[in-house]
Amino acid sequence: MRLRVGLLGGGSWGTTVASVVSRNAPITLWARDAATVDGINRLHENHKYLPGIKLPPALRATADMAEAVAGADVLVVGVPSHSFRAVLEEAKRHLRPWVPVISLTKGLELDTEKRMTELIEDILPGHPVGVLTGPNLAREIMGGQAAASVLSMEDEIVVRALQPLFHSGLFRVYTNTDLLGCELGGVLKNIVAIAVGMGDGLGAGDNTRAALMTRGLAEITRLGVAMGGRAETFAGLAGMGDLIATCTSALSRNRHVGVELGRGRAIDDIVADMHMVAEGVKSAPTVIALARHHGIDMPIARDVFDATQGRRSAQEIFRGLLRSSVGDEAHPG
Ligand SMILES: NC(=O)C1=CN([C@@H]2O[C@H](COP(=O)(O)OP(=O)(O)OC[C@H]3O[C@@H](n4cnc5c(N)ncnc54)[C@H](O)[C@@H]3O)[C@@H](O)[C@H]2O)C=CC1
Ligand SMILES: O=C(CO)COP(=O)(O)O
Repeated sequence: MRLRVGLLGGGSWGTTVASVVSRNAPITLWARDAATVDGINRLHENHKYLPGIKLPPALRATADMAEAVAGADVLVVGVPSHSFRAVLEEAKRHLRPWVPVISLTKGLELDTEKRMTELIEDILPGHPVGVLTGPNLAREIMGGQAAASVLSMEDEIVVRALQPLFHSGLFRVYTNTDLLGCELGGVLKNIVAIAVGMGDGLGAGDNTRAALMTRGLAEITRLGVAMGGRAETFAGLAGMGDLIATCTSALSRNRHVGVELGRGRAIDDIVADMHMVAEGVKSAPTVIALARHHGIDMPIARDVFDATQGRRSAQEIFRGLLRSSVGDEAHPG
């Protein structure tokens, strides 16, 4: 029996994952914007989020959530973190029992500090939960360039059963049962990408970028392990892999925010000029709160928090970095 997939979210990543899945299974993509739905169905293009890219003709979109959800054997959710709860609450009215729910979203809920799979568990108890995450810039994947990703669920049998829905020759999907680690890797690398962008915007060198990425990964791993993730996950695709892609790609929205901060622009202006989401801006306060609860020192995240709150300029932060004390690489503090 072929599994039917419903995917919620017609942005760049939701549309990309729907295109990938459409090669393997019947899929219905829900987008709230009627013009986006019409463009996908009639012209096979998502003009707003992936302009100039042809989508597979098999990909069907709808503006009616019931149509995407009621017949789904697997539900995939790719709306930004600030909309995730509301969209799930609506999906709940149509979803059949026990359908697995996979998150594509690399953010945290601001008020509750929860991961997206924790929201799924709250709102849809009993449904198996998972994430698809890794170094996956949407435009490159739509351009047919090879990429690897991770499908993570705690149940090894379920994750293996769902892997073929997402895997293809050019989109290589590994499995991992460290759900918390994989999910946090995707959230936390956004913060480091903002820091790296700030350095790039200020004209810092390649050595500086390498130092920030390496120390950033150390921070990510410290918090992730304290929260219950496995250290090796943060050295894999969902950790280091995604960190490298996001910190070095001109396509990254989080890095873009950092670059503009480095050039001296105000955070509100940068965000107002973007029509896409940069999750790291929203998650920075939550990451700082999580670090505090777990007693983890995260100096890079603190700097990004200050910059994204408009408390200190990128220039002040970089001057401060050079003055801060350094200790044992493996045992900070
Ligand atoms: N674009 C990329 O390359 C990748 C993005 N991601 C993650 O995927 C998530 C979504 O990102 P993108 O698709 O890139 O964002 P985007 O900014 O391209 O699109 C966001 C989409 O969500 C929709 N949306 C927002 N609020 C909504 C609501 N209340 N109801 C219905 N739809 C709503 C918007 O209309 C838009 O279609 C983010 O958490 C991001 O970190 C993950 C991997 C790659
Ligand atoms: O998560 C991503 C790549 O894996 C996309 O990064 P941005 O959200 O910074 O564009």
